[in-house]
Amino acid sequence: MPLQKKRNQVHWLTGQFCDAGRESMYRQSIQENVRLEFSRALSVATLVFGMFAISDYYLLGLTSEFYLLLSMRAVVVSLCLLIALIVRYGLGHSYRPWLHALPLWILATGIILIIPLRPDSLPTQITAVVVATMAFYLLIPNLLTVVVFASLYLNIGFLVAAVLFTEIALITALRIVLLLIMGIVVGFFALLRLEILQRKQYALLHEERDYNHQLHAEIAHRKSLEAQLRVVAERDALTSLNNRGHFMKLAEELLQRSQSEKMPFSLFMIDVDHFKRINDTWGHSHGDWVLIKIAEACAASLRPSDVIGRFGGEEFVVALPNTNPNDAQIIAERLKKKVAELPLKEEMSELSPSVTIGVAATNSGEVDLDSLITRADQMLYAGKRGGRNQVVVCRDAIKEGEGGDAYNHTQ
Ligand SMILES: Nc1nc2c(ncn2[C@@H]2O[C@H](COP(=O)(O)OP(=O)(O)OP(=O)(O)O)[C@@H](O)[C@H]2O)c(=O)[nH]1
Repeated sequence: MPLQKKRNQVHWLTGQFCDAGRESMYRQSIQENVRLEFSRALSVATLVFGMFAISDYYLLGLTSEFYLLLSMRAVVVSLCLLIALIVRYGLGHSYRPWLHALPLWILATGIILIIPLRPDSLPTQITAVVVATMAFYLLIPNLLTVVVFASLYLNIGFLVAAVLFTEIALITALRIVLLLIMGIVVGFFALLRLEILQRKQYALLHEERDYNHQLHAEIAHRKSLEAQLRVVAERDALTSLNNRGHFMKLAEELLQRSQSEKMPFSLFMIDVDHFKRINDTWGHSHGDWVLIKIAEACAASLRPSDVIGRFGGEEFVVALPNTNPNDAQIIAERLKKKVAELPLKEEMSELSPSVTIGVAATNSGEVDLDSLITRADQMLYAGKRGGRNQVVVCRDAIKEGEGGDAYNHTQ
């Protein structure tokens, strides 16, 4: 049997979960209701018991038997109402079965005591015992064991009192026994069925809740997988910058927006100078570290609206929307300076890292991204040929912005 099913199994005779942990969880979940319903049912039953003092008065008048009965009823009513109040307001969060059992035993004792005090009321008392038994079972919820013992005490005690204090024939006694058994059996099975049904409903609710939890966990897991996949698909594994494919997608969108808004747009191609030497001198892991640091420095000196990506090897690319060639040149200079000032590892103290940056820009003309990249690349290689560690801005862009030479070199 699967574990879940075993945990939700209900005992056919007690109406409780076979699993003690499950039963205790269930009891905790209904505790507040049980307290409320129990104290209500007890208060009503007690008041009904007290009201029978009126019938005592009509039958006995103001006799000593009446006063005795009245005192007994008063004691039973006061005790039961007090316990009803304690159950309702004074139990804290703990469940005490004896406190629920006590008033039932007090009420039962009160009913039993009527027989020696008013033996002539036997026929009425038989009905009262059957009604009280049914009320115990039907009005006191979720306390089957407590009710079983209290009802047995009431019925057996009543029978003993009837035999001792009234002169009933054997056959009458037998009829009374059958009637009492009927009351107990009907009440017991009604409450048993109710308890089993309530627990099955509780188990179903929990199964559904567990299933929902699993579903939520599954959704969260899938979402995190999706996010991981997106990172793998969009990010460069070494530098965490956008990879080439994702950069192209983002830059294309930015370029189109700039063109539709008639705003300038600039693009950098950045290449680390003599990077092969770094690898050859300090090894590839140090080379990787330098690449990461350069990527971080570049990303940190850009605006949030700019997009940077790793184009390949030791080459980076930046798209700068709403940026004219003059501003692009200033930004590129700043970036180059940042790289030159990079704090390095102790063993790399002789290294002075530098980058060459090729800049291409368009003011609002219909230029596609590939040709902008080609132009920026040409500027980059012009810079490399010109001695590296410099910014080279495409002449056309300068012309659009402010006019100038074929290339605008800065070192
Ligand atoms: N450590 C490391 N090295 C890389 C990575 N990608 C490319 N490289 C190396 O970068 C070097 C690039 O060398 P070159 O293309 O000759 O360029 P360079 O040495 O930087 O010289 P210039 O660009 O002309 O200044 C090659 O040795 C590549 O192996 C990487 O992810 N990590």
